Amino acid sequence: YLDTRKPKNFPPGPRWYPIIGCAWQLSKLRKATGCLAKTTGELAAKYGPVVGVRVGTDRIVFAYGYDAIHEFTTRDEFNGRPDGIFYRTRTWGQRRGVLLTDGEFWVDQRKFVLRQLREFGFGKKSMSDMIQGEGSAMVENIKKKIEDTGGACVLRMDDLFGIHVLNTLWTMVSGNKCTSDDKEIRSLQVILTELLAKVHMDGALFSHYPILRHLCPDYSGYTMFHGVHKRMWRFFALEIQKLKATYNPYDLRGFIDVYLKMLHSPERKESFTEGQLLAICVDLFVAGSETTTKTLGFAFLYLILYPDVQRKAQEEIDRVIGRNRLPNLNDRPHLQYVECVVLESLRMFGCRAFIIPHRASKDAYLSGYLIPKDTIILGSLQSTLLDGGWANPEIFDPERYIKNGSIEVPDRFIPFGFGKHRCMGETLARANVFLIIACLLQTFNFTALPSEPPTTDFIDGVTPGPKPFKALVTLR
Ligand code: HEM
Repeated sequence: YLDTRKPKNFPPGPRWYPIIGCAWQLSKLRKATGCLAKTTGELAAKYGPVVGVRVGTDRIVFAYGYDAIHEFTTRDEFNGRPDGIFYRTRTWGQRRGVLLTDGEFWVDQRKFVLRQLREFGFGKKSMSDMIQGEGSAMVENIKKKIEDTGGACVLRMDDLFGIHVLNTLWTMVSGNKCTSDDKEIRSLQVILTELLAKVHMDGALFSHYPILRHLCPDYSGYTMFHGVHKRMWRFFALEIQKLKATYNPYDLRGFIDVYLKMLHSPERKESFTEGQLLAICVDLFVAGSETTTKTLGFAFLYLILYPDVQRKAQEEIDRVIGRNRLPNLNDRPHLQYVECVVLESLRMFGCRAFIIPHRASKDAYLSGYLIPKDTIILGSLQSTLLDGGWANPEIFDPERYIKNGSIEVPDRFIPFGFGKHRCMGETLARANVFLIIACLLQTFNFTALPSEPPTTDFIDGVTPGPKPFKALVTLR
């Protein structure tokens, strides 16, 4: 704690004070800028694309810009994931799951999960049908509300997508839908949203100062973090038990069944355990539901703020599909403009977010600076999705991707990261965002309420989201 000496050739950054490190300067900047993404932008403007800080016990390096992010996400010596109280509290004190593990354990588990998710839907017709089913359920629900209220209804848009996104994820994982009256999963979603707004990609107070979880568990964030995770373990453990009770090796319903089969297989590696299965379920829930839901939240926020974009997307849907059938994933290549709305929505979510923390697994050099073993590395996506060469980056402009009649995505468009830790749910996420936007725009107009115009201000956190906002929804 008292060692304030920077390692020689560590990246430049604010001064390190005893015990707190740079916490004071970072918190001041955060207050001034309002979020962690802009804070890293300010630091990069002052110190360069690789900035080194210390907060309590953690040495953290912020990578800003395509070159630095490309370098750390593609080199094996930076492909570790952080370890410590914060990360282990997620999985009952051990290192489990696929989101925040590394080494051979992670390689085996990642390979298995990706293969099986592909088997249970990714890129298949079943995935299109499943998401279309959710889109259709949303359309019917909203139509009913409009009917009940006599021609128009007001909806909380940031709240609209959660259960439907979760259903698509959970159907692949378990073979079952969460029913809309399943109170526990709904309340888990609510507390997860709260938690992800309270912690940040650089951790929480108790991760920088682990002793605080004993001294002031509430204030340091430990009680809430641990409590939410305990509820998630309980929920998913119960679901796994239910599936175990009806398990049939000749009729595998989803990812959990396949994993259970592997647990009985003679080829089972030591890292495959029931605890690990539980941790994977928690990881997929945490990584998959909030990210997609909030991307959809930003999509509709900007579609309301840019009515011309909304109208153009609707005209394309009318031209290509008409109004007599719902869109499906085969329509994607023909709905070029809607696909670009998806890209812009991913950019608007991503530019406020970070790549999941990496860790140097040994001493190594990044952009010429020494990154000692166990330093945490954070990549700010603001640096590639907002800064770094976009024309009018604050404007929601789907047409920026259309060049000579086809879609061209620049290299710096990396909302799913890249390298070996690249997002495992990209296919599902893109499909969800595309089909839900297409289904809703086919049937409804979304406009701002003059009394409560939405703003592009957002709630910062691990997965940034739009502030609560409403829309007036009418039938087209
Ligand atoms: C719009 C939605 C999504 C966005 C923007 C997104 C973005 C990302 C990013 C930036 C990473 C970090 C890559 C790195 O650390 O280098 C990541 C990792 C990950 N994502 Fe996603 N994600 C989304 C949806 C999903 C979904 C639906 C799932 C689950 C099916 C998922 C599962 C994961 C997992 C398990 C990892 C960790 C991969 C690893 O470390 O090997 N994500 N995602």
